[in-house]
Amino acid sequence: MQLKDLFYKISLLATSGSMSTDITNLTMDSRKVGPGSLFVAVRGTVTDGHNFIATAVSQGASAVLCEEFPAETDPSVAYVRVLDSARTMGLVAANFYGQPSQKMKLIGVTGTNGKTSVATLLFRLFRGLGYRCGLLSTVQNQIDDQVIPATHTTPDVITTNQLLTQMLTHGCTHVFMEVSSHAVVQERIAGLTFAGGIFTNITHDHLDFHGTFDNYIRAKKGFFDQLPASAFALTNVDDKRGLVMLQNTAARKETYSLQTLATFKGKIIADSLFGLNMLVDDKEVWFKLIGRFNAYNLLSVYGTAVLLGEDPAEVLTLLSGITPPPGRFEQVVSDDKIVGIVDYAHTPDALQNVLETITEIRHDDEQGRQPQIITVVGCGGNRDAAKRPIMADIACRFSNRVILTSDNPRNEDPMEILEQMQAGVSPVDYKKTVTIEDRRDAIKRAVSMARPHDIILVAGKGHETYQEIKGIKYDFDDHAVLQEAFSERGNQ
Ligand SMILES: CC(=O)N[C@H]1[C@@H](OP(=O)(O)OP(=O)(O)OC[C@H]2O[C@@H](n3ccc(=O)[nH]c3=O)[C@H](O)[C@@H]2O)O[C@H](CO)[C@@H](O)[C@@H]1O[C@H](C)C(=O)N[C@@H](C)C(=O)N[C@H](CCC(=O)O)C(=O)O
Ligand SMILES: Nc1ncnc2c1ncn2[C@@H]1O[C@H](COP(=O)(O)OP(=O)(O)OP(=O)(O)O)[C@@H](O)[C@H]1O
Ligand SMILES: N[C@H](CCC[C@H](N)C(=O)O)C(=O)O
Ligand SMILES: [Mg+2]
Repeated sequence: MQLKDLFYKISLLATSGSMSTDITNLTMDSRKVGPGSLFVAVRGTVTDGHNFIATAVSQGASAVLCEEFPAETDPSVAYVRVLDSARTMGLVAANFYGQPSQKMKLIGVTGTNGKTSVATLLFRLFRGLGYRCGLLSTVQNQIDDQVIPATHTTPDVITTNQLLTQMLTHGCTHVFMEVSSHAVVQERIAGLTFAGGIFTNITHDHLDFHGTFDNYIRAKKGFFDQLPASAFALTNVDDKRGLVMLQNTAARKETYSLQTLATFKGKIIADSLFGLNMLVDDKEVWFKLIGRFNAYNLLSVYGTAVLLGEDPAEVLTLLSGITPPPGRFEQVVSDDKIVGIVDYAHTPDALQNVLETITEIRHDDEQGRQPQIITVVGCGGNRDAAKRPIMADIACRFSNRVILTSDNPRNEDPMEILEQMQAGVSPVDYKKTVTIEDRRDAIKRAVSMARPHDIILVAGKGHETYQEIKGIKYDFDDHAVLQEAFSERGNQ
């Protein structure tokens, strides 16, 4: 494709060299440049892509998109200067790939918690309704049954356009994607045309990246500000910021709620270890998912399907049979009836929700003994440190025993992270906590502490199959380790 066609309807500040140059691929990484490449120089959090323009040119780049021309330009290379190269890259990528997002129904899900759950439930529901579907999520990307590993919650905009093109070729009519706040700020959704946007909730997370809670809210809202008038914006009005999200959107405003008047209204009748019994728009339904937070997820999925023109009764029938996504409130039960729950709760709000749910659904055993709640939890390294003491405190407040352990220490010292968590434990709770750096040992200790009917929550890693320590990802799977510990217990 010629360079000028890539910039169709995009405003430019200046150009140098031929706009008829043929472009065969796009990249923002100088290490992936070759002849025919348009190299996009993006300012990052660690370095500035503009520092790599010369390297890209020496590797054969045919053109460069940047915010500042380099002091020396190569006459055989075309240069294009714009105000914001990250944003422009999104628009260029959409042109390069032929606007795949406009040829399908692309639905974005944003919020602190619930994005993977909602996107995955929508993907499964719409496949059940008979459509070919795509999924872009933290756990994995999917084109119907074909699984493509995911590196981010929201991929970079070039990868997204590539994946959407593959989905289109496969015949996908509906694609569900997570929209992280990082992605909005870094323009990873620029140029995508959404048919709908969903807001789940907003609570404490990622303040390391956004600086303040207001900036974090603004980042999430940025997604709705970008929606076209043809789209719908579906928000959770029970969240304090639910309506804020829709303040400046051009999209059609729709709401869901468990507490107040809304386009889609739900009510929990019963919540147990076996599932949720709810009224959805006055129809009674049983779901296999557990917990109040899943009542919200189900309601947003139901609302989205109805807004996309599906039959409400058929949607509810299919949703009632759907099982949880991997690592979201997944249960493993030992032979002697200890209940293990593996859950991806890695934020204070998620941890509290999951523990509240466990507290609500636990029942005294046959001898009238109240089961203990034993929580194993850690906090990620090179991530928001402010949540560490808060999460330890929440774990203590809702559990009988707490084991503080590691969760992807990355490049930080695991013991320092644990000390920051310990700082949140109030003196009355000291006695119920132990700190065990090694996650496998921590899970095994929890199992050795448990008695039949006790509930062990292993929080934070969910579907993850690794423990990342100093740049190396070691095999680690909470579900498998829990199962291993249960069978060792059975053999004793
Ligand atoms: C903090 C963050 O979001 N970083 C993302 C960002 O990287 P960066 O800003 O550090 O980039 P940089 O290293 O400064 O480089 C700037 C530019 O120079 C280029 N470069 C760099 C070196 C070189 O030799 N040549 C070269 O061209 C880079 O390709 C880049 O374009 O842009 C990269 C390219 O898109 C991302 O891969 C990277 O994600 C990192 C790996 C990451 O861990 N991101 C996490 C925090 C993240 O995005 N998480 C959210 C989910 C959060 C949630 O809701 O839970 C997600 O959507 O996944
Ligand atoms: N609607 C919800 N409200 C609050 N907590 C939720 C909700 N849905 C799920 N959770 C909790 O949050 C955890 C993470 O859920 P999920 O993976 O769906 O969120 P996410 O927004 O995709 O997270 P990430 O930012 O890592 O992509 C779950 O394991 C569960 O504990
Ligand atoms: N999307 C989140 C996932 C955190 C999962 C947790 N296990 C951790 O490693 O901190 C992040 O990258 O911040
Ligand atoms: Mg996710």
